[in-house]
Amino acid sequence: MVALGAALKGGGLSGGASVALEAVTKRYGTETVVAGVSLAIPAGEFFTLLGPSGSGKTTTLSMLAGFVIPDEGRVVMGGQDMTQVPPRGRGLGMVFQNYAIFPHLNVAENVAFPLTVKGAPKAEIQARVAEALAMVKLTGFEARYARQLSGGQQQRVALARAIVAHPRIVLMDEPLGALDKNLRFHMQVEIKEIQQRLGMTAIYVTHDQEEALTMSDRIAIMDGGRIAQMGPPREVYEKPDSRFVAAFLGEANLLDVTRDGALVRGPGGGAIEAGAGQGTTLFVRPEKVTVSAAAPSGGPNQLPGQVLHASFLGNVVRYAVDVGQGATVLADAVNGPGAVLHAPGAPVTLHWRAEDSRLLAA
Ligand SMILES: Nc1ncnc2c1ncn2[C@@H]1O[C@H](COP(=O)(O)OP(=O)(O)OP(=O)(O)O)[C@@H](O)[C@H]1O
Repeated sequence: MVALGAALKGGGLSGGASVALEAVTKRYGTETVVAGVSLAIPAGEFFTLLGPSGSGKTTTLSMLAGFVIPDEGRVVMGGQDMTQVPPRGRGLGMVFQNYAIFPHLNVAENVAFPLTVKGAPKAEIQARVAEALAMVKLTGFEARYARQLSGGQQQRVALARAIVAHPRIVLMDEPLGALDKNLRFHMQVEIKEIQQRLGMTAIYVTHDQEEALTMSDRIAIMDGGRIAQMGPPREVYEKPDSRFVAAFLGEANLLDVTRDGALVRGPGGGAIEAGAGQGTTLFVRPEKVTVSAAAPSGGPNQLPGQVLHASFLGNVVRYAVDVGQGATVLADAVNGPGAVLHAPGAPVTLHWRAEDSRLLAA
């Protein structure tokens, strides 16, 4: 029996490596599916590519993996040009949906696979497999086969296989796609914990905005093969630069406003003071809008309206308020102590702070 410390010597907890894409483009026929994408991910960051179906997330990740070679641009890892290096030479951990665990190998053999193909010593393989299975909480499942595991357990085996060799970079494409909500949440926490413990750089693909917001240090929102916006979760959620990003990340009120010199006016003609930006679309999140039964006091950012619907969501009541001129504003009120319910038809006044809103151009 070799001590774990000795067996892991050399690999150890290796930390992450930086990753960069430099003006990377990929075309299929006449279609450009990734259009001049550049990004720089520091070592140890949890970075997420988020976007609708067909926006180019998987193609971007595949170029990082080496499954797809870009037509233009460079892929750089740990400062080295990897653009032409085949997947195996990149030393990455990967969890791809179509890269399922092998049915003819048991759990231990599946997890051992990346080390076996490298010809690692048996003692090291045993120690590392035990360690990886402990991390995904599957100790005791070594002899089982895929058919004897739940979907969540299979995905944890795939995760253990991705981290067993302590890669500096791990790529994950919708790794929790097949799971139900509870298990998904549990696995999100687990993946993040393992990533932090090993210090790996993680690049994660999802189309689930909540998942991206909870797990990531930074998010790149993709649209039509380009990065629409990139930044920490809170920044992209609260300070979207475009209608697309505002609407893609959760609920957003996007109101047409008019500009009259320095003065901006909302649907009812009321004065608007927006936090930042230029343009004629006012952005404000429903949870930043308060609903009151009092009449407008004449200050800015107040819109009189009439409740259309009040949807009881348990912890929150979501109001849809008709503010005239065909415009509806959503407002989320926390169902806290003494919360008052405004019934459909009730006249209300909506209000928000200037710093919680933005003017968007497109
Ligand atoms: N091998 C291929 N040949 C031709 N077109 C492709 C190929 N792979 C991807 N595409 C096209 O490239 C575009 C981007 O696909 P990609 O899989 O990168 O998107 P995605 O954002 O990951 O979408 P999803 O969330 O649905 O997986 C799509 O229009 C897709 O049809």
